[in-house]
Amino acid sequence: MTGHDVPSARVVVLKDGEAVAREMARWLLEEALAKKDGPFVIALSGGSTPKRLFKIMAEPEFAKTFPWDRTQIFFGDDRHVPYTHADSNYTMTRQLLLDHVAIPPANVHPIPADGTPEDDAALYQRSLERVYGGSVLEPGRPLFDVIMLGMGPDGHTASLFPRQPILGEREKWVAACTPDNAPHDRVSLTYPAIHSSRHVVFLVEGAGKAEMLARVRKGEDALPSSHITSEGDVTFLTDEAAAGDL
Ligand SMILES: O=C1O[C@H](COP(=O)(O)O)[C@@H](O)[C@H](O)[C@H]1O
Repeated sequence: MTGHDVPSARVVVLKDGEAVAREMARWLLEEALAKKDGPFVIALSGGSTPKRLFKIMAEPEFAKTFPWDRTQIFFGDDRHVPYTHADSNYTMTRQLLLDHVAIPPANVHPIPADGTPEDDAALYQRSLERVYGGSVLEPGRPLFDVIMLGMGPDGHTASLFPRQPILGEREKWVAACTPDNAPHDRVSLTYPAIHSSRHVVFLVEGAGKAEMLARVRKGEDALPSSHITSEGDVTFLTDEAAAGDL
């Protein structure tokens, strides 16, 4: 197996999915409250794993403490489907979290889905540039405070799928991707945009992800999750079942 180590990443193992979600919510609140200079800029992941976290963040006790008014919410990726589609990551997030908290609508940035995936990726980059205040990523001035990521059964993360041209993108912050083994065209943050972050946190749960997590931790080259880096730190927040093969 070819690969490289991921020396800067750390792994935090908690008992189960509930503990993972509670710890992520607690830590996000701590980070958001600690951010004093400028907005707290976060990219959320989609799929099934973050659902429990979003429900916790929508609980009244949590929601009233979180500084929503100075939080800017982006999405790490989305399926290029209308917002009415059941597979839209944005719609899932709105239904479980955003509809239940006092976040100003202008602070929520769904990935557009009306045009071609390429045009919508370019539009999304413009939204990021507006919040960043520039179109060139400067080392030492990260685009995101926190990027949440998931990990798919094929080692994809965000919508960086194995074998796809998006993996070679070094200029654009956002690009389109057509996975060969998963539904829908996608629009996703690219490696350079993800790197421009203070913290990257993978949420990985369940025995079904144990083997893939172990392969990613060994740095298996063909797996997009193996290549995630950050200007700051990369953490795998995982339950005992997913950590089983580490
Ligand atoms: O398709 C996607 O998959 C990954 C992993 O999803 P999960 O259901 O295994 O949690 C997710 O992180 C990504 O946002 C989503 O678009």
